[in-house]
Amino acid sequence: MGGLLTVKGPFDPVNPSHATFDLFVQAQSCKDVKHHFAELCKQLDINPKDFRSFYGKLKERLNYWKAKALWAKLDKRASHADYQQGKACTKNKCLVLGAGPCGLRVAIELSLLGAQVVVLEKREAFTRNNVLHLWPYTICDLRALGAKKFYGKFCTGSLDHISIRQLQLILLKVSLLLGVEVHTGVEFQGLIEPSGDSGWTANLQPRSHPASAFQFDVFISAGGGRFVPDGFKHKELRGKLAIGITANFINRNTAEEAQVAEISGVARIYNQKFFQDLLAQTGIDLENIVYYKDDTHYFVMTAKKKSLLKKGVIKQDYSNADELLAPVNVDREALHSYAHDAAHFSTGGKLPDLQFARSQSGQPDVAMFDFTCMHRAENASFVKERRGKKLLMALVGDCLVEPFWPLGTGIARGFLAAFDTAWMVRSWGMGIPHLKVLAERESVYQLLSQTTPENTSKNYAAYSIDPKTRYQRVNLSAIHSNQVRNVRDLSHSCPFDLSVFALSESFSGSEELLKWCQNHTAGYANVHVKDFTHSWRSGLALCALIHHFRSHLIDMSALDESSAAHNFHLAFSILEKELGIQPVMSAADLANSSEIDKLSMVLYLTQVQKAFSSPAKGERSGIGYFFLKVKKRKKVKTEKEMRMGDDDNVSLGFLVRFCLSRFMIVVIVLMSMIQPCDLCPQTPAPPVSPELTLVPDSAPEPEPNTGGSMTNSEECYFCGHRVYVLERVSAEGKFFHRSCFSCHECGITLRLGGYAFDQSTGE
Ligand SMILES: NC(=O)C1=CN([C@@H]2O[C@H](COP(=O)(O)OP(=O)(O)OC[C@H]3O[C@@H](n4cnc5c(N)ncnc54)[C@H](OP(=O)(O)O)[C@@H]3O)[C@@H](O)[C@H]2O)C=CC1
Repeated sequence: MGGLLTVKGPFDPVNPSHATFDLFVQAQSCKDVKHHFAELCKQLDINPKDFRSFYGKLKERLNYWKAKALWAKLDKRASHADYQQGKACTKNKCLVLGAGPCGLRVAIELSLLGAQVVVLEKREAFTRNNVLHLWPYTICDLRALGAKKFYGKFCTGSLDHISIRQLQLILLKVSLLLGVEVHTGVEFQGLIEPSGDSGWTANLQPRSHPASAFQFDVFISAGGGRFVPDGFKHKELRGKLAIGITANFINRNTAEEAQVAEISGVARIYNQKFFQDLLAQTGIDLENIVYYKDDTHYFVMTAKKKSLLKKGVIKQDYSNADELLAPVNVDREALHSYAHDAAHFSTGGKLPDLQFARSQSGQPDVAMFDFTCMHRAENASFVKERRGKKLLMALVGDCLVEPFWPLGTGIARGFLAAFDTAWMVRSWGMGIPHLKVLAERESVYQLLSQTTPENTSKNYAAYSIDPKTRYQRVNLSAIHSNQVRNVRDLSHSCPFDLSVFALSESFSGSEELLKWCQNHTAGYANVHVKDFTHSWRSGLALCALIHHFRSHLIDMSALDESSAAHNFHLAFSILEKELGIQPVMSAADLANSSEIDKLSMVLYLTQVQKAFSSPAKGERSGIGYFFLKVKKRKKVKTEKEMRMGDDDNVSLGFLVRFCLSRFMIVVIVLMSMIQPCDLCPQTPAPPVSPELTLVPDSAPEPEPNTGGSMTNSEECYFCGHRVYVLERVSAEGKFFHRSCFSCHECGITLRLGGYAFDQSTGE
C-alpha cells in the first residue's frame, strides 16, 4: 500500500505517489503522461495490465484528496446503469485503432462497460495544434470526465474549443486511469484471421510488438479520415472546389494577445465588407475565416483558387484538385505569407508578433488542403466470421464521417459515434444476435450526418451511451436485420450467404433495364427515372410502369407523390396478384428506408420487365421462371453487357451468377456434412433426420404437395412474419428468414447444413 513517505518541508509531508499523480495530471506530452503513469503504478504496486481491478486498486491505494475529486467524477460516470456495474462486456476484448480524440473516447466507454481495451497509435507524440470547436454537449461530457482537473483552462468562460493535442492528453489520462492499454509508436497493418486455437489478432509494425498477441472480438477503427479497413466502403460527397488553409501562430499568452477577440466564424455572406476590404488591401480572397485562441493562435480559412494563383501560392492551374494542391505545385513561402497576412488583417493587426508555431516535422505549422470531397462510410459496422470466431468491426470519428470544419462537427459527431459504438458493443457483449446488433447500429447511424446542436437533446447531463438519451427521435429498428446482411462477411461459415455475393460483386449491364423503365414511365407526372434508387422513392414510378402496361389496374390520377407507403403497397399488391411477383421487401419498409437498396430494386424490376414483356398475361414469373429466361438470353449477350465493374449497372450476367450460385447451394449443401452449431459445443446435435432435404428458393417452386406452396412460402416458419424473396431460405420444405434459423440452445444463426430437424416437434 502506498509509497514511502518523504518530507518536503516541515509542514509539508508528501507521499511520492501524490507528487507523481500531480505530475501525471499536469503532464503536457504523451511521453510524460505515460512516464508518470508507469511511475505511479510502480509506486502503488499495481499492474496496469490487470485492467479488471486496476481502477479499484488505484482508488484504494492513492488516498489523495486531489485524486479523490477525480474519482468522484469517474465513479459518477461509471455508476450509470448502462454499464451494469462494469459487467456488461466482461467477456469482450476490444482493439481500438487510433489514439485520436475519437479512438480514446470510445476506449473509455468500452472500459466502463468492463471490456479489455487495447489502443494502438502509430504516432509517438501528440503534436496537432489545430483547434476543434466543441458543441455544448461535448463540453459537458468532457467536464464530467474531469477535463478541468487535467487542463485548468478547459472551456473557461465562453470558450468552446480546444486543441486536438490537449484533448488527446485529457482523454489519454482518463483512459489510462480506467485500465485501457495505450500503445504508441505501433502501426496497425491489418487483421489476422483466426487459426488453430488463436482468435482474431492484428498484424503490427513493429512485428514483435507485444500487442500482436492480443486476441480480440471487437475491432474499432478510429484511424482518421484516410484509414478505411476492409469490409467498409466510403461514399464521396463532392461539392464545388473548396481549398482550406490552417495556420498556427505561437501564443505567448501576453495581456496584449489576450485582448484580441476570437472570430468564431465569419462567412462571406454575412460580412461582405470585411472580405471586400481584405481583398482590396491584401489581394487575399476568402470565403470564410475562423480564429481561435488556445495553445496557439489558430486560423482556418477557405481561400478562392483565383487569389491563390494570383498570389503565387499555387503555381499552375489544374482542374484536378490533387494536381492543383500537390506539394510541387505549391509555393510554401507564398503560402506562409498568404496565411500570415490573412491572420494579421482579420485580427486588425493586434496580434503583435505573428510567428508560426512548429508542426511535428519542425516546419511552420501551415497546411493547405482540399475539402471538395467529403467522405462518409456506407455502413458503420460489420461482422466477420472465420473458423467460428466472430469479429465485430466498427468505425468512429473521421473515418466514419468526415467533418465539415466550419460547423465543428468533427468532435461532436465523432463522440456521438463513439457512444453509439459503445452501445453496440454492449449489445454484442450481452449476446444479442449479431444481425440485430448491426441493424440497430445502422439505424442510429442514419441520424448522424443530420445532427446539429439544435436537433439533439438539450439534457446534456442525461447523455449516455444509450442513443435514446441523445437523439431526439431515434428509431432503433429503422433498419431491419434482413437489411444488414450485406454488412457481414461469414464467408467461411456460410459460403452461400447472399450478402457476400452482393458485397463482392459489382454488377454490370443494367442500362438496358433502366432504359426500359425510362421508356415506359416517360410522360407520367412526378416520375423521372434516372436510377434504381432515388427515382423510385415515391412509389409513383412503379405505379406508372403498371399503368403503362395495364392501365385498367391503376388510377394514376388518384395517387399522391407524398404517400409512398400507399403507392408501393398498391403496386406490390397488383404485381403480386396479377403477375405473381413477390415483393422483395414490405411497402412500409421501402417507403421509410432512407435509401432504397439497389440490388433488391434491380432484382424486382427485372422480374417486372420479364412479366410485362411476356406474350401472355399470367405466364409464370418469379425467380424460377426468370432463371430459365435468363439462361436463354445469356447466349445472345454481347460483350458489353457482360462487362463487370461498373457500379452503377446491374447485369443479367450478375443475375445469372446469382441464380447459379443459389442453385449451387442445393448441390453443395446436399453434399456437405451436417455440422453442429460451432458456438454451442456443450450441446451436441442429435442425429440428423435421414429425410433431410434442402430446397433452394431459387429453384423452381415446389409442387403443392411437397410442402412448400406459394402461401407457405410467404410466412416464416419460425417467426410467422412474411419472408420476402431476398431473405428467404428453406429446409425441410419450410421457408424462413435466414436470421430466424438459429440454434435452439444458444441463439446463434445456424449454417444451412448445421442443424437437426425433430419431425415430432417440428423444431
Ligand atoms: N488537421 C486537422 O485539423 C485535423 C483535425 N482532426 C479532427 O480530430 C478529430 C478526431 O479525429 P479522429 O477521428 O479521432 O481521428 P484522428 O485523425 O484525430 O486520429 C487518428 C489517429 O490514428 C492514427 N492512425 C492512422 N492509421 C493508423 C494505423 N494504421 N495504425 C495506428 N495508428 C493509426 C493517426 O495517425 P496519422 O494522423 O499519422 O495518420 C491518428 O493519430 C475530428 O474532429 C477531426 O476533424 C483530425 C485530423 C486532422
